Amino acid sequence: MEAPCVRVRPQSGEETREALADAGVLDADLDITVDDGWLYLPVADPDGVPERFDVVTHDVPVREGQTMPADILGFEPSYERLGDVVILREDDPERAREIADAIVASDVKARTVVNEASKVKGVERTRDWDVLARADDADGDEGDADRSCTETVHREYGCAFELDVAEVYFSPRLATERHRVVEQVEAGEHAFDMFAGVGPFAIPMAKRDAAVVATDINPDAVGYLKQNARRNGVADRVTALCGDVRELADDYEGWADRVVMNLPKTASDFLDVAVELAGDECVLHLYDIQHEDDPFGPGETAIRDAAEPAYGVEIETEHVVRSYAPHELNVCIDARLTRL
Ligand SMILES: C[S@@+](CC[C@H](N)C(=O)[O-])C[C@H]1O[C@@H](n2cnc3c(N)ncnc32)[C@H](O)[C@@H]1O
Repeated sequence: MEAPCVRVRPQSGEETREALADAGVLDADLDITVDDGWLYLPVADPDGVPERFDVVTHDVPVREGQTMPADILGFEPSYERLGDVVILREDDPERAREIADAIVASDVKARTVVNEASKVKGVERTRDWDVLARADDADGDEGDADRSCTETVHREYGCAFELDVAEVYFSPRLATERHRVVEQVEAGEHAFDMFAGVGPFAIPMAKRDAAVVATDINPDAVGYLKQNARRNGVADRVTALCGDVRELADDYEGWADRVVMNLPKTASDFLDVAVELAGDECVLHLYDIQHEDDPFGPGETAIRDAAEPAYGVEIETEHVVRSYAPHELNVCIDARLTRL
């Protein structure tokens, strides 16, 4: 099952296990696992993990003796974890209810179980959820009574993101893609995240010592973004602004070495803004949804139309992030603009 884990090289395994045991944060219900040259040590309390360790979400086996939802249901249900909120994507409400009950009755640690009740919608890209189970009801924990049952803290590549799944967009499935972009960031560069959400690009970019400006039109997302910048110790390097990026960008004309444009389907409409932000040399990361027959052509043409002839355009990478719908792909184009 997916769980927060400390990720280290095997040679530091024993020393790390002892440090985590001393801190009282190891998850005794899950087994330590090795994958692709890394050791994953599951932790029950990610907030208590000493700062020097990287906390990531990873698939780890359950220790024998634990009851899992599949043991109760007789089939393996599909679910995702966002912090301690468990997400189902079931069309059939009865099946969703059955799975939620099994999750609550199992040894999976879940505060809330929700089922998708709409597609992402509106300019803020949020969705409706049916809340099927909440631990606060069962344990009468008054400390949590004021907190929305859909609010949680999710961990990704050593950063912690507080968010409310009902108020903001966040997809844990994009973790690897975000990490791919973040790894390109160099200390001291100026990075502008146009559609920042709660900060899953902006905050790790700031952790690599970039100066980051992050904008979002959703006030709840910007509230969490500011909080997450503080939580991850990068508030001094993240300027979080709420509003339409088209109106906020004027103050940053010619400022950016890198622009992240993660608003699939409509990001291309903002390429003129990205070019306005670009300095003499600037990398754009343009996310797009296109038909599988020509996934990159329209985005590439749109970038050239917006940037040439003021800039030379070099396409550095084009790749499929994931499939989005039948015959439709979510893609990313990385393009380097050089002022001519
Ligand atoms: C697909 S989400 C991406 C969020 C974040 N980058 C992530 O990976 O989780 C797109 C975000 O763009 C924001 N947005 C939409 N239109 C905007 C605009 N014109 N200016 C600024 N933000 C906008 C939405 O509120 C939403 O949070």
